[in-house]
Amino acid sequence: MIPKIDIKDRARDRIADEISRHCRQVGFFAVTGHGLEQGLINELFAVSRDFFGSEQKEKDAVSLSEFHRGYARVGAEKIDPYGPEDFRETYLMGWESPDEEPLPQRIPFLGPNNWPAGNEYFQQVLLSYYHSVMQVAQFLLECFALTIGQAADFFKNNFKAPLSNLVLAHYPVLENAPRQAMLGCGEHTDYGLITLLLHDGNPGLQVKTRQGQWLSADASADDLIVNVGDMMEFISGGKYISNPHRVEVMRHTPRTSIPFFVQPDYEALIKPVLVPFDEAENTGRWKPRLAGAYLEERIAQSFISDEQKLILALKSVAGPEKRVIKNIAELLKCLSLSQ
Ligand SMILES: O=C(O)CCC(=O)C(=O)O
Ligand SMILES: [Fe+2]
Repeated sequence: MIPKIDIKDRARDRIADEISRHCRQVGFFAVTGHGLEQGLINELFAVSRDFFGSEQKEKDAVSLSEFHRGYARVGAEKIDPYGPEDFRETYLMGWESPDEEPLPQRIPFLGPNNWPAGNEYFQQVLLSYYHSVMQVAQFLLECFALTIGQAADFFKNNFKAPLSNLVLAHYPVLENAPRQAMLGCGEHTDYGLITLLLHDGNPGLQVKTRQGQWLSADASADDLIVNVGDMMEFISGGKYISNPHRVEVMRHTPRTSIPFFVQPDYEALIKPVLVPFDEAENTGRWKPRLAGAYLEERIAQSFISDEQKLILALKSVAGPEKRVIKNIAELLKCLSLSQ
């Protein structure tokens, strides 16, 4: 079980104390009293069920767009680039610029959502939840800001055209899967600041501790599961942990979860505000980076082909064999392009 934090009608600094205490050990906690309307949550699960229950060709009609929005089939993603394909299907949407305010320049990931045709209600429910959960996220970010010695509005300016995503994730049943080989979602850390996850109450989410043990992250379906992502770990100088986590493959009952990945503007500069423990690491590991560029790198890794992975691995080898390896890499590239 993960720790629980009640946020209903409580002062930010009290909540901040609890976050600070828990997230040093395990960067996962359950939030009660989040104030999200139960009716809206029920509708969100209902439209997800309908969407994933629709014909494969209807879902494929909204396959991931150039803006990385839309549907990904079972097996399309390997969230752990070196693990098996994830046994889940997903639908992803994000922030849209209001019509009257076009984006000044082309920014990766920002563009129109990829909505299923003729389903206004699906859009309405997802947009309405996106805006509600964003409010809860902003409140939690205010608490997090206090815990790292910053003003409550520390993160606020970096949410003008945010890369935050809402994902519907459906884990179908796979009765006879070889136990080790398959996962609903492979081992990974989340890329952003924090993640706020709704789930239907079916267990499966597991969290890896600093000591390398796997804990079950079960929480009541009424609670939001919140976890620290890589950007928050980085900003906190490693004070908070972005735990690796994974989801088991479903053997009896399908599972639906709805994560909201809180990710700032493309141009947000991610840099540690707390001095990392090991000063020596200040040079490499703690070098500031742009949020958007970091996301591009991580997302590309989860969707690259085996050939591309091999090319990257070969290219990373140094030494006298490098020339031969370079030729092999080029050859592999040609082969993968000609397929
Ligand atoms: O489905 C879940 O419970 C977690 C999914 C997850 O970790 C992710 O999509 O990043
Ligand atoms: Fe995750």
